[in-house]
Amino acid sequence: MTASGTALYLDGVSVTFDGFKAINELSLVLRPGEMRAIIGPNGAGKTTMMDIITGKTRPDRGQVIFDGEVDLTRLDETDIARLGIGRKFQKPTVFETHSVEDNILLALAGKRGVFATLGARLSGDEARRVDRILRLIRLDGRRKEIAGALSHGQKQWLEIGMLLAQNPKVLLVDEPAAGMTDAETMETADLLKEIAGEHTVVVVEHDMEFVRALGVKVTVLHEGSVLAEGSIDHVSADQRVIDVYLGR
Ligand SMILES: Nc1ncnc2c1ncn2[C@@H]1O[C@H](COP(=O)(O)OP(=O)(O)OP(=O)(O)O)[C@@H](O)[C@H]1O
Repeated sequence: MTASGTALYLDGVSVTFDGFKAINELSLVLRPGEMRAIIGPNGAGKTTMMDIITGKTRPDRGQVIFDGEVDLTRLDETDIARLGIGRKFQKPTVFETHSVEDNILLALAGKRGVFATLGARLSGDEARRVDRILRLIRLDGRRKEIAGALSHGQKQWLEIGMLLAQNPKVLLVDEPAAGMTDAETMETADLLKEIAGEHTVVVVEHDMEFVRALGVKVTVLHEGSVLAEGSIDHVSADQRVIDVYLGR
């Protein structure tokens, strides 16, 4: 297998912290537009894997290739973000005192700068993009309200919308369903399914109902390596996965 034609390609990646192998010969390949769910027990290396992809942590060895050809291990976090790898952390960070719509506009701003953006006239294309994002994140009807008034789940959606405004090729999403109501959780699965295809999506999650609702290939990490990979039914039936994770 080569990196050619892949969105993300990790091969033989290892990283050691103070003699402890947090990531151990990890290999992971995503096709463009694919969505992948990553599960595994606490300490399995899920966060460290995302830190490696985004350039926060440098691996000791192994290949990390983006878009079939870009060696991410040579780039820093800013370069990697600029290339089109967006990350959503667990806790939502939106501009609470700004409107929902302005949050999207601020994220869209990019090079134009924040002050030039609010109150500036949008081009037809930009306005259509904002509308599309607001509909996608289920906040079209609340666009004029301040973000601080949204529920926790809606803030998570808004932050996903802010990432989308930057049009990343790859989106890394850390435990989006944590703290959400059951209805919000299922809505989030639908939302991410709508995003995949146009974007490559990696979702780290502990909520198995949510992972099932995503209906995508699942990678189970354990002690820094891939323990199992396949459909949710396939990995759920794997005795090793039950022993280290699901059965606990
Ligand atoms: N900067 C660091 N220095 C030392 N050890 C670290 C560092 N970052 C992570 N680790 C260790 O590496 C291992 C993998 O941690 P990581 O956070 O990637 O796991 P995780 O799968 O994301 O777990 P969780 O589900 O709890 O978020 C853990 O044992 C952790 O303590």
